Amino acid sequence: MSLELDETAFSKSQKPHLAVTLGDPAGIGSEVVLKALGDPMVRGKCQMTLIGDRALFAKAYKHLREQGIEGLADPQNLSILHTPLEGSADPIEWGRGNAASGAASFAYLKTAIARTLKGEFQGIVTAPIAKSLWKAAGYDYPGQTEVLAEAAGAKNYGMLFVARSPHTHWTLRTLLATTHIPLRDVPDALTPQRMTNKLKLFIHSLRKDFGIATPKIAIAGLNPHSGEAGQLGTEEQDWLFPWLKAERRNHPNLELLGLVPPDTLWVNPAQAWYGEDATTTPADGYLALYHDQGLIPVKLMAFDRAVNTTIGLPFIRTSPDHGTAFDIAGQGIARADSMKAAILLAAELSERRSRDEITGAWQD
Ligand SMILES: NC(=O)C1=CN([C@@H]2O[C@H](COP(=O)(O)OP(=O)(O)OC[C@H]3O[C@@H](n4cnc5c(N)ncnc54)[C@H](O)[C@@H]3O)[C@@H](O)[C@H]2O)C=CC1
Ligand SMILES: NCC(=O)COP(=O)(O)O
Repeated sequence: MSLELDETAFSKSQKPHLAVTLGDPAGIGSEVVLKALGDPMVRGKCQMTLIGDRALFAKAYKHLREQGIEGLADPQNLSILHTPLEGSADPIEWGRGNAASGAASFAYLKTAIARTLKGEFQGIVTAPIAKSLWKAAGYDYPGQTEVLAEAAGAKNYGMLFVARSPHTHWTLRTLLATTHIPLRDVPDALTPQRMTNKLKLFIHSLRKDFGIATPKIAIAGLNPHSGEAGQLGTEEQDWLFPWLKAERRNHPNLELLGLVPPDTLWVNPAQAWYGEDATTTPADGYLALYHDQGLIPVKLMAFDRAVNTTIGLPFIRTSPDHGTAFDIAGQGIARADSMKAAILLAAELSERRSRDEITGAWQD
């Protein structure tokens, strides 16, 4: 059921202002940003300020135009918050990320966050960075999500992937209970407290960001067949099933499915995605227990259009689902659909949040 919005309280002419970061300058960030902003429909939804080195955007534009790529936004006509590359002895070349490109991508993100916290932007759309190059530059974070959460003082935050099916317009929403940690550390990182925090965050986001008052959420098991009564792993029997039972008592009006065996969890959403007959209605949200459990199905169905959203922040943050793609950087063949979807989702979520703040419907 969708929440009612007071349309009169929010002027449709108030377009959200978003910061769009360049990401790692050796990657495909500049290409997907210039391609996305070349789409008048995307430009029409929000105001945007690019955060990066002006010369790098200009270089990317010239290089792509020389290859005959049409439909790019011309950086001369864009608002750019020039964030120069400082003290870089190494020149930055497409496809050859290094410590300098890592440091630059970190600086773009920090600038975007500082300006957003001051109220200049309602949200941030980030082009991809390379985590290993942040480390090479001396910044030890698992990803952009953690930097955003730390700077914003967010304690309960999460990595949510959102993708709308081009076949049926159904929306797949997948929250990861754990993210960038080694697979061997996953069982220890999963605790009842972490699961409760993620579930609470998911319910809040489904209600407030997506207008679903009584969401149905499906939760994956950890082991094959969700443990097969303890024969294939004991976490389900030991604490995951008791945890879920307690959560059902805490949320008696919500449908919490699970623990669904991880191999079959994705059959129903795939049917909804491709418009095939299904025996049950799909869930509004899927809670996956670790990175690849959630992202392999998301990327199989929606690599060209899924959006990575950080929920639990005081502002909106979205990003395309792909990485820096150093292997194709500078070749003009990067698809910008996921970046477009990230900008459109950020605009949609920002508008909803502004409207709800005015009407008092948004509460953290
Ligand atoms: N949001 C972010 O900042 C993310 C950053 N990464 C970072 O990206 C780096 C590379 O990671 P990979 O695992 O190789 O993933 P990747 O997404 O960069 O590349 C995987 C494959 O998909 C292709 N690809 C990616 N984006 C594409 C696009 N827009 N159009 C056409 N083809 C595309 C690449 O050419 C490559 O073959 C890593 O350092 C990782 O940390 C990865 C995922 C997200
Ligand atoms: N696999 C998703 C990903 O790498 C996104 O990381 P982040 O930089 O958005 O934290």
